[in-house]
Amino acid sequence: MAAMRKALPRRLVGLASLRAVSTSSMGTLPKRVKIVEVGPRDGLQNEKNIVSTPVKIKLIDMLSEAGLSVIETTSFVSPKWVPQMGDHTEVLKGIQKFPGINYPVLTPNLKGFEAAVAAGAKEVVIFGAASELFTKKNINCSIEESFQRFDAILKAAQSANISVRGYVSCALGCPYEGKISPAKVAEEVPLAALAVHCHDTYGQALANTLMALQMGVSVVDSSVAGLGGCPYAQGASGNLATEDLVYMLEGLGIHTGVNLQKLLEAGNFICQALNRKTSSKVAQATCKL
Ligand SMILES: CC(C)(COP(=O)([O-])OP(=O)([O-])OC[C@H]1O[C@@H](n2cnc3c(N)ncnc32)[C@H](O)[C@@H]1OP(=O)([O-])[O-])[C@@H](O)C(=O)NCCC(=O)NCCSC(=O)C[C@@](C)(O)CC(=O)[O-]
Repeated sequence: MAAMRKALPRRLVGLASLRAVSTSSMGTLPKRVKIVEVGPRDGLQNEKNIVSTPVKIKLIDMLSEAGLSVIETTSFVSPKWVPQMGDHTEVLKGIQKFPGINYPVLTPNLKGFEAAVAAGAKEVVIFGAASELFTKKNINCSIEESFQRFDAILKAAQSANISVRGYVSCALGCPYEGKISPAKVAEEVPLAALAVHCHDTYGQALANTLMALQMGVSVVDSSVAGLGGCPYAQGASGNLATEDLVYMLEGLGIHTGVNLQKLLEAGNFICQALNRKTSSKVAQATCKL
């Protein structure tokens, strides 16, 4: 799965298949990687118990303190579909807005976009998929209908000077449809505009992320403590843990700007609040020391 920034093409069809990138670029790693922290949204949307608003706000503030430059904060989706994100306005208004940090929020339609902007959002996220079945289960429409919704958001965002990020879920495979043909995922977006977003269902998230970096991607989504999963993606487990990503990148000499110790503290805080074990191997290892 992957994402792209500043998604302004008329139709959301522009995700380059990682498989299609020339192998001649493999082995070259970027000097800097931008991490998009998705735990407060992708992580907490999937928790069985509703997490309290003050806990969400404290988590996001701790992540800001840790030096993450993009923190996906919440979703302006229907609370009937995802009750865990029902406090979106309170969360977005309640967090400390650190200078230089972006706090994007998910918006599935114009209603969500308008509510997000009214709550102070400066960046929104549209989320489509390369799979008809997943699109139907996740946002209750066809891919074609989703383009119409995104068009409306893109036009409104452009006139309000709001940045837009776009997801194309299931770009490399779908939990319902299985394989997705690369031809279905058109290649209209330059590599520099792409990000990679891996869940760790098969324990391959870090390996797949490293491969994407070798192919020229330099923006990576991850989730503190490996929280996550999509309520409408059967069997999807948590995202790649941000702690593990930072540890690997810094070990490779790639700058992230993230303070690992503070990040571990944020992961510890949310795991205690949720009464669950961290999925981050680095957090598990440092706990034993
Ligand atoms: C898109 C809809 C709303 C369509 O849902 P629908 O039921 O077809 O919508 P509707 O237009 O018929 O409206 C139904 C009700 O929802 C309300 N409504 C309508 N829109 C909104 C809104 N924005 N905010 C608040 N309320 C809204 C609307 O007002 C109405 O209220 P009622 O009249 O019944 O009281 C719904 O399917 C939805 O909210 N889906 C979101 C699902 C979701 O959040 N999934 C998780 C995020 S995606 C993900 O995790 C994958 C990702 C991004 O991480 C990448 C990856 O890993 O692949």
